[in-house]
Amino acid sequence: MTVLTARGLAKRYADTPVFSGIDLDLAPGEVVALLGESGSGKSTLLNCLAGLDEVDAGSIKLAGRDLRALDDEGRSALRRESLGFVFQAFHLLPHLSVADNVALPLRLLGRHDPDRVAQVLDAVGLGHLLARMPRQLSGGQLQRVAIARALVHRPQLVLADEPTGNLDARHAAEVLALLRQCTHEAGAACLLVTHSEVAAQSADRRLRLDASGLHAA
Ligand SMILES: Nc1ncnc2c1ncn2[C@@H]1O[C@H](COP(=O)(O)OP(=O)(O)OP(=O)(O)O)[C@@H](O)[C@H]1O
Repeated sequence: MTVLTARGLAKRYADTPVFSGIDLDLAPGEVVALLGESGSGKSTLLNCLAGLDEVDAGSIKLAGRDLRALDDEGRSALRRESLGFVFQAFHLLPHLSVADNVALPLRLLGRHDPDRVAQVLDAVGLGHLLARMPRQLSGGQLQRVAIARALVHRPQLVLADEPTGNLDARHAAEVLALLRQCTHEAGAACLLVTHSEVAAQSADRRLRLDASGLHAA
């Protein structure tokens, strides 16, 4: 039983191969660090696993569904239900408060649960900033809002692209502990792109992406 199973993934941009022959299994409750040099294709792989970008070959099974067999609407529905994504650039909506940004994944699923929104914001240490607007937050606080938003709907898979990149050591450790706790508790899987050795060591296992593929690190 896996949350995500990928086989033989290959991706190229025009004449530039990014990766090929990628196999990946993510089990419920595990945090896996994805390492690799800048430009090795980590963000591209995350986007492909999320169905935000298309692979050229291979298969991706997410939460029991064949991602590549779905149309755009089916992929969006699967993403809304099963996926939490922490983007490098946060992607918070500037005209919505912190609480409304975090509530967004629930709203898209037709759910209204302010208690859950307050709970995840408390968990990332921002329970006192619910009414703030994104422009009134520091980079580290924005990152924690983005993480709360990725976790609020209890997704089966959390994809996190450098989630501690803007945080000081203390907040980074808190965020990693939170990702680990939520992942383990919810039986979700978390794939964590990171350049940080500390973040990598906090994961249950480590994988490295390079020109020859994906390997245990
Ligand atoms: N939309 C695109 N069109 C063409 N090439 C792209 C596109 N997006 C990424 N690339 C190229 O694909 C390769 C992989 O990029 P990607 O951003 O996935 O790497 P990364 O490992 O996440 O890097 P970093 O650690 O610096 O974030 C790079 O050579 C990049 O220039």
